[in-house]
Amino acid sequence: MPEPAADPEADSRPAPGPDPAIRRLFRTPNLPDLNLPVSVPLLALIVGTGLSLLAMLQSERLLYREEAHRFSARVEEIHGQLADRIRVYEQVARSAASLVMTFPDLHWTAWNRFVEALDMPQRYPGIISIAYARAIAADRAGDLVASMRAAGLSTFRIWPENAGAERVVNIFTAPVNEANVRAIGFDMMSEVNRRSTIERARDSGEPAATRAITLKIDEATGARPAFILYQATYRGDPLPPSLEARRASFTGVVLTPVRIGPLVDGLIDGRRPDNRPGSQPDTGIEIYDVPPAEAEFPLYRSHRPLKASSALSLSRELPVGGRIWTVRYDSLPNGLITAHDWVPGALLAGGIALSIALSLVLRMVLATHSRAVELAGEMTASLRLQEAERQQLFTQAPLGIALVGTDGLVMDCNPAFAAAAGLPRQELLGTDLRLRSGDQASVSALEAALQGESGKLESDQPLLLGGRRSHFSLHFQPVTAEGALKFVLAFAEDIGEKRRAEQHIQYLAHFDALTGLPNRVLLYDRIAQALREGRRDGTKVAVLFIDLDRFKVINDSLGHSFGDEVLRSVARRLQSGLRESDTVGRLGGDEFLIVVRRVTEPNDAACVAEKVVAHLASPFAVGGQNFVVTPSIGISLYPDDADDPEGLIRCADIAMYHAKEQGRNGFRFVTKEMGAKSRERMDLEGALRRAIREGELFLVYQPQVDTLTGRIVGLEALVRWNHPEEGLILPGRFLPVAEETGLVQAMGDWVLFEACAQIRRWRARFDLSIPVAVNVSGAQFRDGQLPAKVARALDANGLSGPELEIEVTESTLIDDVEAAAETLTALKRRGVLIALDDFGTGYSSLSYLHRLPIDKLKIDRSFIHDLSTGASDASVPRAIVGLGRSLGLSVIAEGVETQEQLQLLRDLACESYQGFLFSRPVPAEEVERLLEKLTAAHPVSAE
Ligand SMILES: Nc1nc2c(ncn2[C@@H]2O[C@H](COP(=O)(O)O[C@H]3[C@@H](O)[C@H](n4cnc5c(=O)[nH]c(N)nc54)O[C@@H]3COP(=O)(O)O)[C@@H](O)[C@H]2O)c(=O)[nH]1
Repeated sequence: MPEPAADPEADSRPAPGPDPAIRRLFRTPNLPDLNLPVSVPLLALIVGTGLSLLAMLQSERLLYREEAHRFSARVEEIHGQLADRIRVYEQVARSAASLVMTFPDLHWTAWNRFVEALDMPQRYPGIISIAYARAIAADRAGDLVASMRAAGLSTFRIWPENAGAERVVNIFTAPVNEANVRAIGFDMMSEVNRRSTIERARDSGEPAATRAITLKIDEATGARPAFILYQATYRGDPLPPSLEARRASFTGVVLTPVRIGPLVDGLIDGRRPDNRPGSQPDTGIEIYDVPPAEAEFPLYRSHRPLKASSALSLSRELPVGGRIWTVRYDSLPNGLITAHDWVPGALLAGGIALSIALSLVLRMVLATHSRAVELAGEMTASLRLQEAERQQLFTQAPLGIALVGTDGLVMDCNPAFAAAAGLPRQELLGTDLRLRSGDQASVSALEAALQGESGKLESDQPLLLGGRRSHFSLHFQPVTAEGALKFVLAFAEDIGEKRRAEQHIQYLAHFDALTGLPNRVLLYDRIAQALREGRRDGTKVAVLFIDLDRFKVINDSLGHSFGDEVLRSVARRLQSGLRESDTVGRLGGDEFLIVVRRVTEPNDAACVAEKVVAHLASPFAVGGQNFVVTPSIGISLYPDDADDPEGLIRCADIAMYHAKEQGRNGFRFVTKEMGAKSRERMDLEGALRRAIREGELFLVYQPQVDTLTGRIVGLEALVRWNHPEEGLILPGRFLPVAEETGLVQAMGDWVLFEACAQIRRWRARFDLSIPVAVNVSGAQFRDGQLPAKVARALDANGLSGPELEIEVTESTLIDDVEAAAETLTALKRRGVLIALDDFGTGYSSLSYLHRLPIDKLKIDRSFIHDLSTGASDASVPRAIVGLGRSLGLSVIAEGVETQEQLQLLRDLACESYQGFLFSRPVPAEEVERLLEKLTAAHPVSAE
C-alpha cells in the first residue's frame, strides 16, 4: 500500500496542547498583591520611635504629677510632726516652768530628779538640758550667792560680774555634767541676744526662742545649730494678765537648749511600699530662721544641696518660740515614687524595640513577598520553557505519540504517529483509532486502555495501523486524574526494520553466509532432531563428513574469491542430490556435513556418499576454468558409532581421515578396527587433531650439561599438550595415538617449526651458540619429506643448520639403513647435527654405525638408571663412551638423576649429560633465565 505523504503544513502547526488538567500544572501560583513601597519599614520605625518618645514624655508627666502629689502629702506629714515636736518641746519648758512656779524654793537636786524623770535622750532627743535662771536685782546678787552656797553649791558665783542692774542667773541645770555645770552662775542678761529673748519670754509669758546659735557646750566641737527656748516664771499667777503684771511678777526663765538635728531626726526617713519607715531619707529638709532669700546658709540642712531642676520642693512656715522659721522640703531620689522612674525609659526602649521589630518584620514580609514574586516569575518562565520543550519533544519525538480521548477519538498526535499510521495528522485528529486499526489485537488493546488497563503489543505478524501495515510496537497507557480516566496515551513505533534485522541476525546465527547452508549450530540442532526421531522410530541416522581433496591448493593458487565460488558450487551440487528430509550444511573451510535420516541399513548412507562422489565428479567451470574437485567422506552411524551429535561428527571426521589416507575421492565408514579403538582413544585422536589446529601444543626444553664444567652445552625440545579440560598431557600418552593415526606428521612439523622459531628468538636475544635438539618420529623420518621440511624451517627462521640437532631413535634407522643413511646425509648437507637417541637398546648397533653421518650418541636412560641401582655394572655406558671416542662422536648420557650417577659418568669421561639432577624440562621463559646466566660467563654448575 503506498504510504500517504505527511501534511507538512499540518505538522508544522503547533499542536493543540494536552488536556487542560495538564496545562493547569504549569500555571503561575497566585500571590497576594502587596503593593507596599519599600520605605514602609523605615516609616514604621520613625513613627514607632516618635510614639515611644511621646509615651515616655507622657508617662514622665504623669509620674511627676503623681510624685508631686505624694510629695506634698509627705511634706504635710513631716511638717505636722515637726510642729508637734516643737510644741512638745515648748510643753516641756512650760512644765519645767510650772514646777518652779509651784515650788519656788525648789532644791537643785529636785530639779535634777525632775529632768531625769523626763528621760530626755529617749523622748526629747533634741533637748540638751533643762536649766533654770533666776531673775534677781543686781543689788540682791549676794543673797542669791549665799543661798545657793547654802544649798550645797559651795563654789557658786555669778558671772560675769559687771552685768546690768537686772540679772537672770543660771542656778539649776540638768542633767548634771561637766559642760552643764560650767554654765551654773551665768548671767543671761549679760548677752544681748539672750537678754532680748528673755525679755520677750518675760513679756509674753509664752515660750521664746533665740535665733540659731552655737551652744557653749558645742563651741569646742564645731557648729551644731541649736536654739534656746525660754519660758518665763512668775510669782503668784502662772501667767499674769498684763505686761506690767508680768514684768512685776517675773521670777526667772526655764531655758531649754535644743539641737535642731535631733529635733528633725527620724522624721524624714523614707517609706517602704508597706508604709513602714525605710532606712534612707526620702525627703530633704532645710530650715531657715529668716526668710530663705535673706539667709546665706540654712539653719539646718539634712542633705547635700540638690539640683533645683531635679527635685520637687515645698516650703512651709513653722512658728517656734515666737519666731517663724521657714522649712523647705526637697524630694530625694530614694523616695518611693521615684522607684517608678524606670517606666518612661522602659516605655521608650520597649517602643523603639517594638518599632525596630515591626520595621524588620515589614522588611522581611516585603523581601519575602518580592522574592516570592521573583521566584514565581522564574517558575513561570521555567514552566513556560518546559511546556515549550515538552511541546517540542512531543512534536519532534521519533516515537509516535497520540492522545486518545475517552470516546476513542484521536485528540492529538505528533508527526511521528501520523507517519507511522501513514495518514496526514489532520486526517487522524477526531477519528476513531479503533476504526483505523484493522487488527483485532490492537483494537482490543486500545479498548482495554479505555477501560483503564495499560497494554503493550508487539506482534510477530504485521499490523494495520491507520493506513499502513507493518510490524508495530504499540503501547496504550491510560492517564487518570482523581480516579477518572482523562485520556489514553498511545505510543506507536514502527519496528519493521528492527524485525527484519532480527530475522537477518537469526539467519546469520544458523546459516553459513557464504553458501546459505545450515552452519555448525543448525547442523548440531538438526542431528539432535534426527537422533530424537531415530530413538523414537528405531531408525538409524548417518552423518557424512565431507572434506574436499586438495582444496587448499585451489584456494592458495587461485585466490580466495575463486575458492569461495568453488565452495558455493559444491554446496549447490550437494543439495541437488539429496532428499528434502536430509540436511546438508557447512562446518567451515572445505568441510561439509550431510545428515541422513531414517537410515535402515549402512548401505543407505553409502548410497548417499556415492551420490556425493558422483555429483562432484563432473568438472566445475569457475572463472572460465574447468577443474575437478574430489571429496573424502567419513561416515558414522547412530547408534552404532555414537549417540550424540558431537560423537557422530568426531567419528565421521576420523573416518574421513582414513578415507583420505586411502587415496581420497572416496568414503569410509567408521570401521570395526576404528570401532575397536577405545572410546578414550578416539576421543584423544579427535582432541589431538583439534589441539594441533587450535594451538594447544607447546614446547619445553631440557638443558644438556658438560659433566666436568657444568656449563649448558645444549637443549632438548620436548612437546607438551595443554588440554583445555584435562590440563597438561605428556607425550607418553598422546604420541602413540599420534603415530597410529599419522597425526605425528602434523605434530612433528609444528614442533620442528616452533623449535626453529624459538632458536631464532634466542639468538636475537642471547647470541645462542648451543644446539637445540628436536625428536623426530619414525613416520616423519621415513616419509622422505624430512630434509625438505627441516630446510624450510631453518630458512624461514634464518638459521644455517648447526643450531638444530635432529634426534632419531636407533629403531627408526635399523629397518632400512640405506634409506636412513640417505635421509641423514641430506640432513647433514643442510648443516644440522644428528643425535642417535636411546642408543644401546638395539643389538645391531655396532654394525651400522660407521655407515651413518651421526654426531652424537645418547646413552639410553635405562643404562644410567641401572648404574645407581646396581642392577648392572657400568660396562654398557663405558663401551658406548669408548665407541663414541673411537668414531669421533660425542656421547651424552640421559636420565641422570643422582650425584652418584654423574660421578660415574665423569669417571667414564662421558662428556655431557641431561637429567632431573640438573633440571627438568622447563618452559622457554625459564630457559631464558638459565641462558642469561650462561651469557654472563658464569658457568652453571650442577654441584
Ligand atoms: N617424535 C617426538 N617425540 C617426542 C617429542 N617430545 C618428546 N618425545 C618423546 O616422548 C617420550 C617421552 O618424552 P618426555 O615425557 O618428554 O620425557 C623426556 C624427559 O622428561 C625424560 N627425562 C629427562 N631426564 C630424565 C630423568 O632424569 N629421569 C627420567 N625418569 N626421565 C627423564 O626423558 C624424556 C626424554 O627422552 P629422550 O627423547 O629419549 O631424550 C620420549 O621418548 C621423547 O623422545 C617430540 O616432539 N617428537
